[in-house]
Amino acid sequence: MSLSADRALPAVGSKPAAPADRTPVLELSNIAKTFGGAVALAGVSLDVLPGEVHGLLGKNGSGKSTLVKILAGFHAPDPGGAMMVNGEAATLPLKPGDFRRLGLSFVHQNLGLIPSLTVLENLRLSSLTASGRARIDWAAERRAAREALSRFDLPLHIAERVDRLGPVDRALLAIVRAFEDIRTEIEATGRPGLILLDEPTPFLPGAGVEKLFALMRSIADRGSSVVFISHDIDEVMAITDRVTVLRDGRVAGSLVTAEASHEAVVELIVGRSLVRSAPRAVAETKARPVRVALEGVAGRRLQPCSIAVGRGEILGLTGLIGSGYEEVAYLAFGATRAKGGTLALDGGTPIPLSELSPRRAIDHDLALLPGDRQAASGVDSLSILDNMFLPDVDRFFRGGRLDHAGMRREARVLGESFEVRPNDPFLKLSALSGGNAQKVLIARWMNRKPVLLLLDEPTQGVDVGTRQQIFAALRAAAAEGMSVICASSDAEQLAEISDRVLIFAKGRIVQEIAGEAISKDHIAAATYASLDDKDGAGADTRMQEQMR
Ligand SMILES: Nc1ncnc2c1ncn2[C@@H]1O[C@H](COP(=O)(O)OP(=O)(O)OP(=O)(O)O)[C@@H](O)[C@H]1O
Repeated sequence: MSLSADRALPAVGSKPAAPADRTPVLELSNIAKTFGGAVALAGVSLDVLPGEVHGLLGKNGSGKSTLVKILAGFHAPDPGGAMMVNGEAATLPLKPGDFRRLGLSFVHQNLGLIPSLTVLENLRLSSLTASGRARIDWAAERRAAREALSRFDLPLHIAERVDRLGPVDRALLAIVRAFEDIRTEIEATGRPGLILLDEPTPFLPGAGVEKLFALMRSIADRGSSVVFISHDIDEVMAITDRVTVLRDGRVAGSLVTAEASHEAVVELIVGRSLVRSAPRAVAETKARPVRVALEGVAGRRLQPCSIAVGRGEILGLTGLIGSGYEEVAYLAFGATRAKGGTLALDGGTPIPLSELSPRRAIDHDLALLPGDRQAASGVDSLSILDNMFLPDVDRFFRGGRLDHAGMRREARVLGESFEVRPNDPFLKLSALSGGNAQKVLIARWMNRKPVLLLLDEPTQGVDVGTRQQIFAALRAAAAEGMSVICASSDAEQLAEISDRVLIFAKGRIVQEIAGEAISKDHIAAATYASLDDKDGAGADTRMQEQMR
């Protein structure tokens, strides 16, 4: 597992100065935060201009979330820092009443919507709770909610329950609500507001991201500002006016996006340049003996289909959300009950998937890394060590006693080889940044050297440098014979690691791309081509349905 460290970065730096006539919406000076001796932020200074979409980038653990949590009043910073909002000094930590007054609003990764409530209730919740009125004028509330949606041309029905909305509409709703929460203040004072979006885009399909960007641009066009945190460099290059990159709790540099190249931004994030690996040749992928055979596997949306994976092959699965590809890993592991189908390993007796459980799958040397890291994958309240060895703690029993020293040693070695930072086996998983927690969970499964590793969005929330480490580790394990099925909506990721990619539409496999024919553009084009009608009609409508 190695990154190409071709050259050290030149000192990049100084933040582009704000034009003298434009008071920044947000100005941070020397913001620092230490957790029990560990430095998360070492004095960060940055500014955000009115009407600007400002990207905040950085490796896993570089301090982005800590900075957002300080701005959101969740953490108190260390003494010595200062914050100005529209030229006015603000005292940190901010208190609940301060956010609206200052025109600050947040959309966190989980979006903060209440699924069991309607669009109307979610939109108006904070204004209703803030007003303290005894009676609610629902006609006025409905009017206000419709206005809020039509302000940004959002065709949502106000009576729809949020748990019935698709991921794109939920993200759009969360952003409109964030703007709505500060709109009255913006209009009353004439001062711009600021919305901070902490990675709202993972899992959203391409067309959904475009809608989100249109909404962000529309907020900026009204004079307010957006801070956008993302690991997707292409997205950041497409939507932001400037970017600030954090590295090791410091500002590594700020750039005007239009003047910066993709490579320059990557170098600023990682601190060195990255070399991408080339896809393997078709001949290499064709020669593999079949190791894993899924026959007639069927799920909720997935129609009966058969998938064979070669020894040492990395097979990518993709399509639009809802096309069925996202079910395969869970069906093959027995985590979701299959409607039919069998799994055979190394030409052995086929196992009916309807009888497979995760426990049996683990006994057969299968491993699954679910996409929902927080809910389904790791246990936040347990230590790194516990999370690493949860599935196979048995092997550390010696004469009826648990070999704690052996566990500790192995956890350290494993953490080192996956570059978990900080590499302290006794830290709780919750104390790690999102990307570092993901490394722990990938390390856990790869350490078992499974026959088949099933991955769902393995690098979601993982920085550009760590992605390369994970890809390299997967390739090295595949070279030793491990087979991999990787489901992802990220065409770039699939292009980098896959020997073959299967494209799904409406529950079926509609295309296979292999070897040198694999590219990000080819995968993306095939995904969207799958929507085309033979008669050319209805594609747009269905795309909209699938996107929601
Ligand atoms: N509550 C906490 N206790 C101890 N350390 C923490 C805590 N929160 C964050 N840290 C540490 O502070 C550093 C910065 O973490 P932070 O979550 O801000 O990074 P990040 O840039 O948001 O990363 P990611 O992209 O992975 O989400 C990390 O080393 C992390 O382990």
